[in-house]
Amino acid sequence: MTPTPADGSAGDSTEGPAVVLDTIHKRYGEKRAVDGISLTVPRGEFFGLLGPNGAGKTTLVEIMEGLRRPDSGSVTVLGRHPWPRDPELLPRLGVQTQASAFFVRLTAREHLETVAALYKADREAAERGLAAVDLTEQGDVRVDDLSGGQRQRLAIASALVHDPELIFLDEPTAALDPQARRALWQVLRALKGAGRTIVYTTHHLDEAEALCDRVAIVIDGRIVALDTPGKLVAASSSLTRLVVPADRLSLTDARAIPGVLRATEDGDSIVLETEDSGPVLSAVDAIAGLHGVQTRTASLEDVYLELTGSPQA
Ligand SMILES: Nc1ncnc2c1ncn2[C@@H]1O[C@H](COP(=O)(O)OP(=O)(O)OP(=O)(O)O)[C@@H](O)[C@H]1O
Repeated sequence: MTPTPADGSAGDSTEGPAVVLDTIHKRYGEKRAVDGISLTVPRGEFFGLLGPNGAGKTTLVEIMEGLRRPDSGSVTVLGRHPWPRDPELLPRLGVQTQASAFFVRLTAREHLETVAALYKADREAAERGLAAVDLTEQGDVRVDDLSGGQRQRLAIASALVHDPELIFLDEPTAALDPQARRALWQVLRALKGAGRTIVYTTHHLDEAEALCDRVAIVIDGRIVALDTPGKLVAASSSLTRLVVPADRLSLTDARAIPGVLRATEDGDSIVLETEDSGPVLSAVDAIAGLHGVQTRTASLEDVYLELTGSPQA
């Protein structure tokens, strides 16, 4: 075993990967929340953690943040050990959780200035933070009076105000409307462009596909897939899905078409899966016409649903 230097560092803390997890286990009673996860996140990566409710994502992130101690395994974050709490490491991390704390009696601006002061960042940092999440206009509104989505954006600004190297975001777009969600994507892309490392938990598969360099899909405390979204999609299947209005094609007729591997009902549509879309499209055309027929290739959502066994949306 390599001895740990007296200052808590695990070696050079300005180079090397942002996060290294080696065979992490964490149980709550009989529940194995994290069951032997190993993972390396290089610096500058936008890394996504996906998985169903209760898969162990939050526990894993809390272990990286130094909020929880694993039962076994080793954790290195920016070259240091996050547990026990490391005062040198904390200012280098930005943490937004689903239950971020606020100074509720303050205005949004005062809240951010207070957070900035705690981190010894300047007042301008607070103003920049407000602007980054499009809250400048709400700067004088009390935190108490902000909408849920505005408060969520303030939580994100609070996590970024001290310009951290490594940022943990736990479902940051959960309460945002589509416009605010897209606006936040721009903020996140800019952070990545500035060389920050981001560990991102989300249930939005489109978001993971659009933002993340790599994603890990976690189920029951284990990583079941880890790669770039593109490679996960490419490796998963060469299936094309044809979506045909159900009033024009019956399930029986769909299943009888040569080349159709699977046909299922989905609301007002029949979904045909095939590896050879040309002849199947011709057959659909002959039976039902092509009006209203849509073609869909696989997405990260399909990979996710295949792996998690969830019903097709
Ligand atoms: N403090 C705790 N005490 C007991 N069990 C816990 C505790 N925290 C989490 N668990 C359990 O551990 C498992 C993993 O939970 P965790 O919150 O890490 O999952 P998650 O993937 O983040 O879920 P979600 O997507 O719902 O946030 C779940 O079965 C959960 O009920």
